[in-house]
This record gives sequence, structure tokens and C-alpha cells, in this order.
Amino acid sequence: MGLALTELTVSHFRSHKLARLSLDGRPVAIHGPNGAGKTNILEAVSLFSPGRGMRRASAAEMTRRPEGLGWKLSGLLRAQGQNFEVETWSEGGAARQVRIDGKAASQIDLGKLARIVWLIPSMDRLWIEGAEGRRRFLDRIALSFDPSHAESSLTYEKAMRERNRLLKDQVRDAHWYTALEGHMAETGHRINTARLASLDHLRAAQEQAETAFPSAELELVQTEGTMPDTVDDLREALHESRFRDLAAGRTLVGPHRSDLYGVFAAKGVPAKDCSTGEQKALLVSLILSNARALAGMVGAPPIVLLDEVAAHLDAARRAALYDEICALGAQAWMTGTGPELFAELGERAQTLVVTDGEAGSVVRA
Ligand SMILES: Nc1ncnc2c1ncn2[C@@H]1O[C@H](COP(=O)(O)OP(=O)(O)OP(=O)(O)O)[C@@H](O)[C@H]1O
Repeated sequence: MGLALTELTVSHFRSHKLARLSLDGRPVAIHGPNGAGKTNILEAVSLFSPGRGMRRASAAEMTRRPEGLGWKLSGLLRAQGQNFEVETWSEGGAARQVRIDGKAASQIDLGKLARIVWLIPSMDRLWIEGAEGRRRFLDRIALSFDPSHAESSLTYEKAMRERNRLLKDQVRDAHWYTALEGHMAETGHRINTARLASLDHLRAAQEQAETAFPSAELELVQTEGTMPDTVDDLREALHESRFRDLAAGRTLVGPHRSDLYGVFAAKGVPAKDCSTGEQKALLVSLILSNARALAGMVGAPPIVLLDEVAAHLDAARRAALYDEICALGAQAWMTGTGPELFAELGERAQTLVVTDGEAGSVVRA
């Protein structure tokens, strides 16, 4: 068995008061009516990777109402041929903490053990909406390849926020800028390199795989100007941009101005102009490529979370998705409103049924 959660306890987390799940490593098909608490389980699993989880919610938002005292997720993770006891929790809305085998650990430590990727309904408009969503999508992929990408992003954003504050306040003291630009150049360059490397991994995985899903041609572009390709050039560009940035009241150069451009390869059509179904198929294709590339890199496929994906695929594509997930050997957690959406999986998956009970969500095998 590759990477998998074999036990999961969800406590005081969103609609779940207490859910104890035993998993056997097969894909997990979760069905139940709307609002029952299916996505909440996937969100819980996503919190075993660095960051705010798949809904980007605050720790306080995820605390079960009305109690509001905090939440806890614990599990047994099968990774690298061993079992790890993993825990993450938040008390009273405070920043979440992590423990591995009873010892305090960082989110990045956990991310190195539990590679987790996801596809969620809000990504359906990925190619149509703003560049920020596409950068975030690519950054999640980069983070799955290298969990320390999360740290680079946080450090860069913190320094940029500081610099933007100086720009807004029209501070002209060069010393302040020089120090911040040094940090931004180093972390910004690391972010850009990780994004480009991620695209290379995806391209290689797309080329090597036999898949029923369309491939995407992907390119990292700048919304304006160019992205300097060395630390020194980025530092220089930030320095040179100071007057322009003072006028704009924000930083105009750097990896926060990058965008992911995608083309439906077989037709040569930009992803944003493809049909809804084609856009979904492209996303599935990218997540499968991400999973394949990770399997090649770390020796095991990631845990894959697919929220409401089955319902949006026709029967042939759905069957192909299940075949590809099973061939990869990934523990995929999938949600849908009814069992018929998982019929093609048969015994290859484990089924959980979630219903809305008086004391919150109820999960049964
Ligand atoms: N902090 C919270 N405390 C208690 N309940 C919450 C909290 N956050 C969300 N919920 C409840 O969780 C439910 C939604 O759960 P979830 O999104 O998992 O549903 P779902 O089964 O995936 O539904 P759908 O099929 O409609 O997507 C809603 O009833 C919502 O009110």
C-alpha cells in the first residue's frame, strides 16, 4: 500500500461532532445528500498538508458551531513504508498546530510525509477568473512537489506587504526598501523557479502517460513586463521600479504578477475559451499529471481529493478517471450525491455514506 490515511478521527470540525473512520487504502467514495458534510471530510484530509486547507478557511471558521472551542483531526498515515500518528488542531481559533508521532512538528514536516492534491468546484472557473486563482493553483502544485514552497510564498508575501505599506505611505527612505527588496528577490526567485520546475514536471508526466484526458500546454507568463530570471536581476528590477511603484502605491514587478496560461493542446484553443466540460477535463488531466509526476518523484502517488468531480463527467470519462486512479494506486477521496456516481468503481473503492443527523453529520461505512 502506498501513501494513505488508514484511520481518521474528525472532532468538532465544521458539521462533524465526532467521526471515526477506518480506511483500507482503496479509494474512498463518499456519498450523501447536499449539505450532509461530505466536503467537510475532504477539507479535514486537506489539512494534513501545509496551509489553510482546500477551502482556505481560517481556523475559527472550521470550528464546529455553536461550541466554538476548537477542532482536532488525528489519523494514522501510511507513508514511506511506515505508520505515522499525525494530528493537527486549533484551539479557540488560534493558528493550527501539528504533531507527528506525539512530537510537535511543522506543517512543512507533515507536508513532506503527506503529499495531498485536490480538485474542488471553485476551480471550475479557474481559466475564466483572475490570475490570482491560477497562481494559487500552480503554487499548490509546486508545494506538492516541494512543501517548503509554502514558506517561500509566506516570506515573499510578508515582505511585499511591508514594501506596499511603505509605498502607500510615500516613504522615500532607501534603507527600508533595500532590505525588503533583498528578501523579495531571494524568495521571489525561488517561487518562480519552483513554478517553472512544476510546469516541467507536469509536461513530462503528460507526455509519458496514456490517458483519456486531454493534455494542456502550459506557460508561465507575466501580466506585464518580464519576470527577471536571477536573484540579482529581480533585486535590480525592484530597485528600478521604486518610482513607478510609489506612483502606483504597490509593487509592480515580481512573481505576484505571474499568470498561468493554458491551451487545450489538441485543438490549440486557449483554456478560457473551451467548453465547461473541456475545462473540467483539463483540470482532471492536470491533477492526474500532478499525481503521476509525484509518484515518479517520491515513489508513491499523493492522496487525491476530488470534490464533486464525478457528477461533472460523462460516464465514459468517469470510468476512465476511476481506471486511471486505480492504476496509479492513489487513495482518492471522492464525493457525490448518490452511489450511482461511483458504480464504475465497484469493489475497487470503499464507500462511506454521510447524512445530516440531529447532532451534526453522521458517517457510516
Ligand atoms: N463551522 C461549522 N459548524 C457547524 N456546521 C458547519 C460549519 N461550517 C459548515 N457547516 C455546515 O456543514 C454543511 C456543509 O457541509 P459540506 O460542505 O461538507 O456538505 P456536502 O455534503 O459536501 O454538500 P454538497 O453536496 O451540497 O456539496 C452545511 O450544513 C454547513 O452549515
